Amino acid sequence: MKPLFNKVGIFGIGLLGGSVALGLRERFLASEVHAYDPDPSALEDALALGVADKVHTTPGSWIGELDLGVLAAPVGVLTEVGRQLAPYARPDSLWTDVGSVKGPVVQALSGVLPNFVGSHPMAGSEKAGVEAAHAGLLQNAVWVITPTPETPPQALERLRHLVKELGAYPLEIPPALHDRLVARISHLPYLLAVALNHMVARDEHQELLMFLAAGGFRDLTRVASGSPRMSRDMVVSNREALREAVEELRAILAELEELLEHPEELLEAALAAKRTRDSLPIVKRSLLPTLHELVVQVPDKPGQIARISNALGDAHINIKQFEVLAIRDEGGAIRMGFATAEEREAARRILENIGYRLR
Ligand SMILES: NC(=O)c1ccc[n+]([C@@H]2O[C@H](COP(=O)([O-])OP(=O)(O)OC[C@H]3O[C@@H](n4cnc5c(N)ncnc54)[C@H](O)[C@@H]3O)[C@@H](O)[C@H]2O)c1
Ligand SMILES: O=C(O)C(=O)C[C@]1(C(=O)O)C=C[C@@H](O)C=C1
Repeated sequence: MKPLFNKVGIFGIGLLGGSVALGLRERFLASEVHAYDPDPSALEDALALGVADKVHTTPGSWIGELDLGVLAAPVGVLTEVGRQLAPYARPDSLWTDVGSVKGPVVQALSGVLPNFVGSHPMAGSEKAGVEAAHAGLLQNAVWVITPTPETPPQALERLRHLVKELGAYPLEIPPALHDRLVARISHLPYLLAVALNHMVARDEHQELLMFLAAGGFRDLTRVASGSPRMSRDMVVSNREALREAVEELRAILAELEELLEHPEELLEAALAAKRTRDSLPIVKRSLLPTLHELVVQVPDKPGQIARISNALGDAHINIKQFEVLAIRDEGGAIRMGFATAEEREAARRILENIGYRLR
């Protein structure tokens, strides 16, 4: 069968660019993937890892052969990169970007690159570079597409189709609204993660604090481990919307501070927050079908994962999701998801019979 695109170019072959490239390859959506990056080591890695077929450090006539171009460089250079490539691009080629901020990029590149439609996969990680890329990153992710009234309808349709073929869910939102929303759901959390780390680093008991950091601090600050350059560009490019979000948060923090003197009201606020947080479990966010979950307590001994999976495998029970929740000296916990409640109950009986405690 003919792939969706013949030659595809990825401009910036890092975490996101590499993941798009791998998705295109694993799903046979492109016959040839070209990678462009100013960093020769990223290109070497892309070739060695089988992420790209051909690599380039300079734009040139090869761009005219592309059916699809994906800009995946840090937001701060996306506009400049797009403008450099535009003179080479074929008029019937499709162009998009995966940048975390849409307003300025969409405004600068619409009508400059042919058939340009901005987009932003709501998936990522705290790792940077092509070596961390994997096609699964984009699977089941919500992938925002930000058309404007000027967007060519055919280009929009082609991008929607590509996103679905990559295993993600297209969601159309105007660029400015996208930026307002991600300021709250992604950029402010990043800034907070940075702030919390600074607070620890500036404390006279920094070393002691680091020892005390349990799940709470670690979960809340994970994104601070990501690429500082990528994230800096992201928050700076969306600074207007982000400033508004910071103001809102300041006001909320001040309200919560007041409530420290009113424990009953604080409990109400905590309950409301719990309801909000509990209504976004991973399964809903990724739009996967609901799974039936079981949490198994496991001792910290070798062979536990094999013992559990063998016992369930022998009974032909399929584990749809498997997550190690915590590892401590006294043991840990593993969360598993099953397709049906019947399978979960069967798994529960089997694991209880071989001595595990379950939740
Ligand atoms: N990391 C995430 O969680 C995430 C999620 C969604 C979208 N994004 C967006 O994806 C884009 C890439 O982020 P990433 O996480 O893959 O970063 P990354 O650091 O892993 O990769 C960026 C790549 O772009 C290259 N690059 C730098 N300047 C360039 C230029 N002028 N031309 C071409 N390439 C250039 C770098 O050498 C690097 O290989 C950003 O726009 C970011 O906002 C990131
Ligand atoms: O680290 C992750 O898990 C992410 O999904 C990263 C994350 C986010 O804040 O949610 C970061 C920036 C993006 O543009 C999109 C996603």
